Amino acid sequence: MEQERHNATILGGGSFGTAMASILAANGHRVNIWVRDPETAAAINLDRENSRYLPGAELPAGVNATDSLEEALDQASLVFVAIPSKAFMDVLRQAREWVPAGTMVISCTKGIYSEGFLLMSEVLQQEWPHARIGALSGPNLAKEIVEQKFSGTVVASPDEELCQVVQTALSCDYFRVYDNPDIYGVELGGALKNIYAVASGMAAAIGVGENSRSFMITRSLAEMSRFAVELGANPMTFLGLSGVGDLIATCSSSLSRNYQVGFQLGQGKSLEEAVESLGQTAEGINTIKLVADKAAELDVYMPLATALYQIVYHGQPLELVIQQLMSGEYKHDVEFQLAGASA
Ligand SMILES: NC(=O)C1=CN([C@@H]2O[C@H](COP(=O)(O)OP(=O)(O)OC[C@H]3O[C@@H](n4cnc5c(N)ncnc54)[C@H](O)[C@@H]3O)[C@@H](O)[C@H]2O)C=CC1
Ligand SMILES: O=C(CO)COP(=O)(O)O
Repeated sequence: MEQERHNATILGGGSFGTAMASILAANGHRVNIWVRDPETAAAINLDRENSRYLPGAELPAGVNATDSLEEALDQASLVFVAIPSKAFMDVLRQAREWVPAGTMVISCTKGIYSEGFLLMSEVLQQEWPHARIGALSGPNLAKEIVEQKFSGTVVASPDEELCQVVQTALSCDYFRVYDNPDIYGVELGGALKNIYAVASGMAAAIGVGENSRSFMITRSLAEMSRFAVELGANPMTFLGLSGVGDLIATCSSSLSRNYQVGFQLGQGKSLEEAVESLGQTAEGINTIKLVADKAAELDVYMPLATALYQIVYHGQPLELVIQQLMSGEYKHDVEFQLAGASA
């Protein structure tokens, strides 16, 4: 069966928007990528490359960059939003008039909106209630995607048809797309793992061992799931690509910007220095604060996120925090048991 050819729009011309544009165009779809400034749009069209965010990755012919939202969204049947969470709502408001009812819109953003602790699909619901909404998340470091290193991702939505459309549009011989109806759990996994990627980068900077890293990743998963259950997500979702999959990728890779910021903090740089020298989005920095506050409000035990908050925002010494974490009260290894399994 011949694949439907979409007019796909990507809002956001950073690393991830560019990576998505690259796959979609290579799959034969027409792709408009929206960026804020005309110079960047012109440079992408002329050089066939996004030299600031993904230098060296040649963009397929079907990608057109524009700074006009009207042009970007003209005839769009599939819209991907890859705007950092801080600017997400603002861009949706600017673009709203060019998004017809029933358009399929997929958030790729892994962050939390501070007012009301909203995930991006909830911001979409609020701003574009006339759209069909999904989210995409998984172990998807943009640089590896454009290098065509094989990977998988998850499209999440209770809208089964939307999931199928995205699976067909994005899948290729190096990228597999799985579905999950638990949109909230999938998005929460993507947002929360950024916190632990910062912690992992910090731990790497002070030279911890491989045992230590596995220990941290596993306990991170425990507290992510605990928090998610409290917010109504399915803990099983955290066993999938958007949970443990993305957690492993970002906590293990120096390609992760959250890991890079953590590494610099671990080397003794200030938060301002670390964020400035990165020059790209590290959602985890904001998410640490939002989640630490929410965990305190809901009384959810999240020792790692809380410890990181103390280090990053209150200048607590890393060594002291590790000492406190290692001498906390004894806990169970696995908290969730399957119904019917013996305890
Ligand atoms: N880079 C990656 O490997 C992945 C990133 N993501 C997520 O995608 C989202 C976007 O991240 P990246 O593309 O990596 O960021 P980036 O730092 O590479 O680029 C950010 C882009 O957003 C634009 N932008 C920033 N503020 C804006 C505003 N007010 N209005 C319009 N455009 C604005 C910038 O000009 C830039 O094009 C984040 O939530 C991130 O967690 C998800 C999967 C992988
Ligand atoms: O989410 C990502 C990979 O799945 C990208 O992580 P960073 O935002 O830390 O680079």
